[in-house]
Parts: sequence; structure tokens; C-alpha cells
Amino acid sequence: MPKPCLTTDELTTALETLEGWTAEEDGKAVTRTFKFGTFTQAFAFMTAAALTAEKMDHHPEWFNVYNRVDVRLTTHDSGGVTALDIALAEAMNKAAG
Ligand SMILES: C[C@H](O)[C@H](O)[C@H]1CNC2=NC(N)=NC(=O)C2=N1
Repeated sequence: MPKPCLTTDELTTALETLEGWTAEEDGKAVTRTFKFGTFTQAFAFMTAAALTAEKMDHHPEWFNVYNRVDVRLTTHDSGGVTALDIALAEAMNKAAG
């Protein structure tokens, strides 16, 4: 059974405490760009985040160039943002330090 998508109000509230993340215009995903000092730091972040994502069975869409990691989170099974995306976004913020 897929998780329910957050309502617009729930998403707005969640984003208030989620540093750096914004909702896409249609509210179907949340995004953040992480910047690091070096490629090694960016890749270390991706490695830590990947292990967490695998444990959660919830996986990011992301794009890396040198020290930048663009992340998009959505729950494909539900067709929008769910509590799982918020939990993974929080974990990624912690992993980024
Ligand atoms: C079968 C497996 O549990 C599902 O495909 C999981 C895997 N990771 C996932 N990740 C994301 N972002 N959304 C999903 O709906 C999703 N579903």
C-alpha cells in the first residue's frame, strides 16, 4: 500500500524546518542543491546518503557535477511527496553536516 502524499499544508509545515529544501511548483517533489568544497566531499556525502537511502528503501534522484549535488525527492509509488521524502531529506541534511 503506497504511503499517502502530504497535503499542501503538511508540505508547507514540513519545509519550515527542513533547511535548504523547496517544493517544486506542482508540489510533486522537493529539491535541494548541496555544495561542498571538493568532489571528494560531495562523493562522501553521496555514499553516506546512498547507504541511508538503501536502508530506508527510499531512493533519491540526484545529479552530481564536481562539488555540487542536486537532489530531487519524490515517492514514485505515491506520485508525490510523502513522509518518506521528508525523512530522507532530514537524513541528507545531517549527512551533509
Ligand atoms: C520495490 C521498492 O520497495 C520500491 O520500488 C521503492 C524503492 N525506492 C523508492 N524510492 C522512491 N523515491 N520512491 C519510491 O516509490 C520507491 N519505491
